[in-house]
Amino acid sequence: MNSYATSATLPSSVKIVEVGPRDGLQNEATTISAEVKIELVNRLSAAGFINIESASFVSPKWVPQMATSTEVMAGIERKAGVIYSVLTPNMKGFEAAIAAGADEVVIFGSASEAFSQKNINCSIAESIERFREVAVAAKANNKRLRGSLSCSFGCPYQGAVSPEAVADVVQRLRDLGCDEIDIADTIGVGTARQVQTVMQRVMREFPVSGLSGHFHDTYGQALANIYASLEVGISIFHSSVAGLGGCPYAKGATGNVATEDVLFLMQGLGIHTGIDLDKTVDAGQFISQHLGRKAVSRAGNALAAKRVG
Ligand SMILES: CC(C)(COP(=O)([O-])OP(=O)([O-])OC[C@H]1O[C@@H](n2cnc3c(N)ncnc32)[C@H](O)[C@@H]1OP(=O)([O-])[O-])[C@@H](O)C(=O)NCCC(=O)NCCSC(=O)C[C@@](C)(O)CC(=O)[O-]
Repeated sequence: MNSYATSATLPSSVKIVEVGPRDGLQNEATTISAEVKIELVNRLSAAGFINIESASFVSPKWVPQMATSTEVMAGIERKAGVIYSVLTPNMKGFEAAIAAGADEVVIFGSASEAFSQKNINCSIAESIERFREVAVAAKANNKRLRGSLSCSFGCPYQGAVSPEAVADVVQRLRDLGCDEIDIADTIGVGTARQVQTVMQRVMREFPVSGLSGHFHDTYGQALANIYASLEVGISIFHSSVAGLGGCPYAKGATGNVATEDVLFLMQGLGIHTGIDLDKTVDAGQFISQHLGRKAVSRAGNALAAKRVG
């Protein structure tokens, strides 16, 4: 029997985690000033996002664009109720995150051994040991802890990744005490039925309410994958304003799904996000102007064009 859910009840509301200032900008070749990053984060909080991935405390030699993370975190206007998240691969990153006043730290692992080596220079098992210290410190400092799991639907170096491999690392992240776990399609190769299979497998290891879908749009499947995830009960999604993004260690992968497109989808489905689409379009146009190119958001560009008349 076909297990694809065609008439599922969709969640009535979702949380959209805006990852543009971090995942979106980390791969940009042109250096973006801290001031521009700060204004982007402030525009996003003004648009109603309650969780913004704002910076990354990684080695500046590995990801130069994130070298201004301390300045960015110091410069943003903190809006009450907003969770400002940052990436922390190890204790050095964690200490910088605490000093910068991050609300949530993100440990980021991989379901693929090959990608783990390329991205964070260690095996999956070694990464879990590094994260253990960060997890303990996060709890001791009353910080939220999120786990991000790259290559959950395919790897640029080893190809296929099995749902069991994803579930295995989800269990390990759960055991570290993660509050949320992102199931990430780093290179955007997942398709709807596969997404449902993986999500349904990992739900056996972690509460569905804490699982998120982090989809890149390389093959144009991200919105379909979000819909497929909604059908199996996922209610947290990551996206980047203007479709910014790409991973420095996943060549050819394009940006995250565009936030404006996700909001347009949710609006059409009658699913509450609490986010102002017009202000998000403005934020997308703002950062695209600074990058000197058109936003990679169909809905964002259509809505911006409509205003011009
Ligand atoms: C993990 C490391 C640090 C290991 O890097 P390493 O070279 O193995 O580590 P090391 O401990 O030997 O340190 C080497 C140097 O880095 C410094 N260092 C060490 N740690 C830090 C730190 N936290 N902050 C600043 N500096 C640091 C350290 O002090 C030393 O400096 P040196 O003595 O040579 O001058 C490195 O591999 C790294 O930074 N990688 C960056 C990975 C990254 O940011 N990738 C992109 C984000 S993941 C992603 O985008 C996927 C995601 C999350 O969006 C989901 C998806 O879509 O898949």
